[in-house]
Amino acid sequence: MSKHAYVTFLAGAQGGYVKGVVGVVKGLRKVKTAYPSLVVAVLPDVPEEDRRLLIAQGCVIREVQPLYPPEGDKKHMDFARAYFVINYAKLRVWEFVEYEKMIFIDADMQVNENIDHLFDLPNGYFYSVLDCFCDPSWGMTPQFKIGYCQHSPEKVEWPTSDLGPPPPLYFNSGFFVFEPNVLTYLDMLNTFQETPPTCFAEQDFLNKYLRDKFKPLPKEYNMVMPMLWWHPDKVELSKVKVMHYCATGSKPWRYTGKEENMDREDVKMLVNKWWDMYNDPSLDYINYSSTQFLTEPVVDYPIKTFV
Ligand SMILES: O=c1ccn([C@@H]2O[C@H](COP(=O)(O)OP(=O)(O)O)[C@@H](O)[C@H]2O)c(=O)[nH]1
Ligand SMILES: OC[C@H]1O[C@H](O[C@@H]2[C@@H](O)[C@H](O)[C@@H](O)[C@H](O)[C@@H]2O)[C@H](O)[C@@H](O)[C@H]1O
Ligand SMILES: [Mn+2]
Repeated sequence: MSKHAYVTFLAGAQGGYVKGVVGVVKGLRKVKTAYPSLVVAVLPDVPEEDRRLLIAQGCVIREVQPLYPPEGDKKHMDFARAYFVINYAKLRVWEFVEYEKMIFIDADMQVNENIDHLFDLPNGYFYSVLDCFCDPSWGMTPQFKIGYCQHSPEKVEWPTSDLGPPPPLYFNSGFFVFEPNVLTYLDMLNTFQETPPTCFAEQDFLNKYLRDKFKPLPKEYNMVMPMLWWHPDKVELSKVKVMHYCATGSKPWRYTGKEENMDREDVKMLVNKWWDMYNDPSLDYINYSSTQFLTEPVVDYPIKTFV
């Protein structure tokens, strides 16, 4: 078994994110990754038919348990988006210690280029891409209120006299390179149990917990969609290696075009691009595996374990 793998996270059925996972695994095949067996950390509420679909698409299913924050101060339960609370379960990926290094990727991302070289980065660090503070989901933060973003720090200078030192670099936790490790995992969970929830859930937690280990990756490895309109001067779509459909209304499988910015031509193009890959039968596991002359037998999925 390979010591490297890509991993994503899947919860529930309502959001349609299983389609996102299929999009990710097909994207990985399209760019001819050496690690096409996408590990999917699924919560117990993911229905069996979705698990079967993912296995048929060449994914490896790993069930994980939900992770809830200590109740803490009730007012902190105001997440930037209500469903963010389930994202704390992402921390469970640190328990996948049969892999030495993994690349975590949200289900709402599309891989455009082979990024396997990230597995060769030096060990001992955590690699991720800087987030953008301009989206209204940041509305409750001082950064948003004064219009400060780490992608264009020259535009609005941080008022040190009023707010103290500028905030430390902050990554988006939709994409990261990490090393699963039992000791880190246990320590992380202990710290987590003592940490009141905050608006960006596991992303805030990881930013704090991994501050000393964090090394920024170029933004092309996780192009958060709101960058297109908040920092147009910084975006070159042809160079984007991994696109993150995180703007409100932009998840391709439930796109309606109605929300703010969703009628933009670049957004429509990106949504179509995602659908082209999703609908491409040559990227289905069954076709791909036959072209790769895989000799391993296809083992039937043990349904019983999930009933
Ligand atoms: O109902 C849900 C919500 C989230 N997710 C997973 O959690 C990730 C983080 O949520 P999302 O991408 O919607 O957050 P955003 O990046 O839009 O803030 C998703 O990509 C999925 O992998 C899921 O499977 N089901
Ligand atoms: O649970 C916290 C979540 O936080 C992140 O949310 C994003 C997103 O909501 C954008 O719309 C904002 O513009 C962006 O700045 C913000 O960070 C991750 O993408 C997601 O994977 C998850 O970790
Ligand atoms: Mn996402």
